[in-house]
Amino acid sequence: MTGESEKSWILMATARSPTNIAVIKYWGKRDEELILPVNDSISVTLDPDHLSATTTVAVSPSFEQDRMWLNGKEISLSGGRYQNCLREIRKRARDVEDEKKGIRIQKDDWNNLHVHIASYNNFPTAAGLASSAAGFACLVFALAKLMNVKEEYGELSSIARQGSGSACRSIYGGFVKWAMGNNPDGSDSIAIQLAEETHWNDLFIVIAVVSSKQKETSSTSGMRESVQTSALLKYRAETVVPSRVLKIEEAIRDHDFASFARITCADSNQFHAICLDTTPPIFYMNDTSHRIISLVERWNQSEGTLQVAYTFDAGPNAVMIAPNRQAAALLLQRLLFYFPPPQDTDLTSYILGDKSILQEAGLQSVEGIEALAPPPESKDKVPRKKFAGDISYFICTRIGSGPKLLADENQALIDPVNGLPK
Ligand SMILES: Nc1ncnc2c1ncn2[C@@H]1O[C@H](COP(=O)(O)OP(=O)(O)OP(=O)(O)O)[C@@H](O)[C@H]1O
Ligand SMILES: C[C@@](O)(CCOP(=O)(O)OP(=O)(O)O)CC(=O)O
Repeated sequence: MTGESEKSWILMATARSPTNIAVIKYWGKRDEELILPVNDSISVTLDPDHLSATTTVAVSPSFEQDRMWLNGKEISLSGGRYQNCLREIRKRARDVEDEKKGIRIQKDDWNNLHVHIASYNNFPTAAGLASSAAGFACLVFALAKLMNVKEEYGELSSIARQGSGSACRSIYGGFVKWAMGNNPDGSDSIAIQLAEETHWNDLFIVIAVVSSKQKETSSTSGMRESVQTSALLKYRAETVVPSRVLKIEEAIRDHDFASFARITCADSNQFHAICLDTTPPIFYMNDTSHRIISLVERWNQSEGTLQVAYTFDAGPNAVMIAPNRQAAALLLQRLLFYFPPPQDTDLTSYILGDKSILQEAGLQSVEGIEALAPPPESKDKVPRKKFAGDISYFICTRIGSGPKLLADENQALIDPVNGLPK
């Protein structure tokens, strides 16, 4: 190992990785340590501009131990998941040379060098929006770049998987399948890209953030309890998911929105049915989530064809997928009719992400929302009650690309001089 003045150099890499939302859910492990699932799952990667983790990893001979800061606060790296990812990446580290900085690190040096990691999520952490997915994918991707790891993306996905199962799918953009695999060592439990984000460009996504508080039952412990107690989980994994996976892959390939939406809604509902079938039962959705499902179902039924799909992870937030911007605009009109912004909230802090959809929905102001007519399908069926304040905010987004290296050093989260978070 060499550097200009032995102790002073710092080498860094910064990456940004998206989160993803499963349309066929992963719920249940067959191996807790290696994080091997009981069924295949399929997800769409979300636009990193709106939902992503940014992570800087730095190495220096002056660092005395591995350290990490998440959203500005130091967190412990002693947990098995962080340790597994660090160990697997270090094993694959190779020689690194930065001619400009005069730094040369040899393969074996990596075992004696420590890293500093700083990460920031541009959306709520541990609120059912898959922060762990973006976070571990980003950590593995950034470390792989720093340590000049040459492995295929499939192998990187299997390392990210050991941080958090759903993270393996965030290694790719677009439509992604996590093949459960059969090997006891997990070597074939990897993510595969089904199609790039450009394949089905029209899809538009609206996320209703119902609560950004931390949830009571983590995905990890929730799925452990389901594996131990739910007979429905076993039936779903063995009988339902294999045929659903084939059908939704076909729907994605053929841009068949009706089939895609039907399977997505059914799979989300079955996942939450498993949570109810768990002893003691787990409730991730709340009254607001149920109201959103009813709103979408009523609309879909009145039109006779599926207008939008909904899916809920381990939390109350709704992720709705529309076939195009026009349908998304009609969806927003409906959502904002029932869930207007609380008083004194301006529209720009209530609708985040791609706000341009508001124009298409004819909603440029809070007055515009107040003037909205009730959706035609609501007539006489439900009381026209409104639920201002039940949704914290909406995120309007699209399907997005996979992890990227940020070459601009100004985007680094670690100070290049003292090696600490900026
Ligand atoms: N940017 C990040 N980098 C590294 N680790 C992260 C990052 N963000 C979150 N994590 C890890 O993920 C944990 C949160 O995971 P958890 O599964 O509880 O919530 P979630 O991923 O937001 O929700 P869910 O997976 O149920 O949709 C954090 O406590 C932290 O350990
Ligand atoms: C409901 C889900 O979001 C569950 C995600 O679980 P995690 O990947 O967070 O669980 P661990 O592997 O224990 O870290 C469904 C999904 O993303 O497929």
